[in-house]
Amino acid sequence: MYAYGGVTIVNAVPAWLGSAMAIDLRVRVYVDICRPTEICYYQSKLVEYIVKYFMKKYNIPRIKVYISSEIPPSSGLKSSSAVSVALIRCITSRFSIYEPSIPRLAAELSRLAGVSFTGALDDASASYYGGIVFTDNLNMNILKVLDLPKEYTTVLLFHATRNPVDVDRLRRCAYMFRDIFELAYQGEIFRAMTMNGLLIARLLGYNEDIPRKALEKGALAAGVSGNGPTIFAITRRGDEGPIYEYFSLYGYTKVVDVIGVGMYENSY
Ligand SMILES: Nc1ncnc2c1ncn2[C@@H]1O[C@H](COP(=O)(O)OP(=O)(O)O)[C@@H](O)[C@H]1O
Ligand SMILES: O=C(O)C1=C[C@@H](OP(=O)(O)O)[C@@H](O)[C@H](O)C1
Repeated sequence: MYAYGGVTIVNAVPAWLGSAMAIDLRVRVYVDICRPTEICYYQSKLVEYIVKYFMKKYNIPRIKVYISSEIPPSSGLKSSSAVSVALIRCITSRFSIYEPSIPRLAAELSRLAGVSFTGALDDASASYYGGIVFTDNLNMNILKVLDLPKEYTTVLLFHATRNPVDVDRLRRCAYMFRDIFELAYQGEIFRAMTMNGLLIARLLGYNEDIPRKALEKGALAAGVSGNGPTIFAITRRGDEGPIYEYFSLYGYTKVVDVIGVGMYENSY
């Protein structure tokens, strides 16, 4: 089963209101039943937590999990949400378990496993539905899912390791992130994305000059995704050249398509 990574429109850590956009970085998960004598290990505590949840609640047998991921972990590109969503989809389909909301369950288990601050329902929903999503992570509510025009693409700069996340510092600025969320919700996606991305860069200590310069070079939006460190820019498809060249001065750079609503459902 596939799930997708994403970039951030509004980081949910400060105000619990989040928005994310799915991109074509894939996590593929496959599960199989462990033979009685076989030792099955789990790739991370997130994976172990999810498997044990299903063993306890639905009495499924011990399973081994195969993961192939294009999303670097702890990069701000939603690796944990994509792993959770793909794994839950895989287990529920393999063992015919009815789960009313895979993104909500993914978010709850990610929070309980200690890999996210709010559960990151925004990221899990983008990973599951594709497109652009808006969520209230405090009340575990998916507010809106929008399709997005295929004319846009993302340019990603993988350039650093993650700085410590000062949650208190972010939460003291909740009022600004609420305004940015409102802006995005009204449809000003790229402006909100940039305001969020530059503010997060400032608050978490990442380079602000790189996304600013990308904007000068014609990016429609730019900033830090999630809690960093990945810097991203949005351009029209075909216009990514100057940003790609500029980002390449600082590290490994990749152009990745955006994912529309429904594309997830068609892919296996
Ligand atoms: N390929 C993978 N296999 C297993 N677990 C993974 C994988 N990628 C990510 N994870 C889990 O997700 C965690 C990273 O989550 P997080 O810090 O939220 O990063 P991101 O910003 O990419 O979502 C890892 O510590 C691990 O528990
Ligand atoms: O831990 C969390 O609750 C969140 C982490 C951030 O994403 P990353 O995990 O990609 O940094 C953020 O963008 C998201 O809205 C909520």
